[in-house]
Amino acid sequence: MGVEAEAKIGAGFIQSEEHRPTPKWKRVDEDVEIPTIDLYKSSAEEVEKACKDWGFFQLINHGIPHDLLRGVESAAAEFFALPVEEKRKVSRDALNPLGYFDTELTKNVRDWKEVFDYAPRETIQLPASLNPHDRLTETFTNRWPRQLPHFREACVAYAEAAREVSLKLLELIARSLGLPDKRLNEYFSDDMSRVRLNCYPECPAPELALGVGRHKDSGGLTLLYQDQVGGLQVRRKDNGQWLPVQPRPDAFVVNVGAIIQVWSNDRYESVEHRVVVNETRRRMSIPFFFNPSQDVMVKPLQELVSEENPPKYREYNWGKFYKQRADGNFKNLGVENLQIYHFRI
Ligand SMILES: O=C(O)CCC(=O)C(=O)O
Ligand SMILES: [Fe+2]
Repeated sequence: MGVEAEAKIGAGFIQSEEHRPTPKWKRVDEDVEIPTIDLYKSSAEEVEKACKDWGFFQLINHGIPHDLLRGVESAAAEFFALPVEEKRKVSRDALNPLGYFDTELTKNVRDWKEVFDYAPRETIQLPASLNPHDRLTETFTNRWPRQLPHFREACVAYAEAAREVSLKLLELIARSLGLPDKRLNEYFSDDMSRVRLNCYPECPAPELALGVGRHKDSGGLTLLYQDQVGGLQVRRKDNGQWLPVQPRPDAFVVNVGAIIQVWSNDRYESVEHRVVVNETRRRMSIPFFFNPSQDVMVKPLQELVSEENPPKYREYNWGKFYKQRADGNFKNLGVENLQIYHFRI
């Protein structure tokens, strides 16, 4: 890589050639879109098809008021507009994973973004260690910027609403797998969900960097609210191409996380996605990561395995998995992050 590009954005952000958003990945399929699901009108069959074919869909008619969504969006915009020294007062650190952060790594390359993470209900519990026999947990508390009086309220309202929608959606997904509606709810009784405010600043070299490098979400479900700028790209299951997701006002982009992949024994897959950035407009997105309770042992559901379709994964503990991932995103450990395929039988 030339000295010039490095000078523009810094070496740590530069993607290896094969992962750059080069014209090789340019959109050719103008009329293809990820499917749309109506939370109250779509059938279990439509949900099944969307999850199987894409792992991604736009969720409409979710019932969250427009003003609530606008509220969290403007709160996020105010936060990211603060001077960096103010934002750093609520920085996440090696001990507490909640708060502001602008040095995240995906596959050990820096993402062109700033984030603010918070827990929907003020605290999050994580295992104290990675030792499988250690049952001790640690509790982490949100950090809120003092100078924005409405920020916290807007964030909490968004989290509550997104959580309600996620629970409803979980029922639809259970039904689409042929399970009783409430079959999966028990795993979320003390859910360790998390919300992330993402800000992708304008980038002077958008052909070399990514807002978020290619990855799969490791939790249960992700519900993402985004502004109208665009940048999210989804890996198509049919031809491996990157498909840009067209922003739709007030819709959520939903994707199936790795836990649903394991529960369903690969009937549904957690699909790869990434975020491209641009030179002229900063983008914001607000994913709600709907994650089970930290003590949940994840394995293919008994009802979905059989002699002909034996379990494809060994059981793992969700809290420990999450903790190990969080440690890897924080510092460059020089190795690949923990992934569900490490538990493949
Ligand atoms: O900003 C986006 O559109 C996607 C963000 C994302 O994939 C993530 O934070 O896991
Ligand atoms: Fe993601």
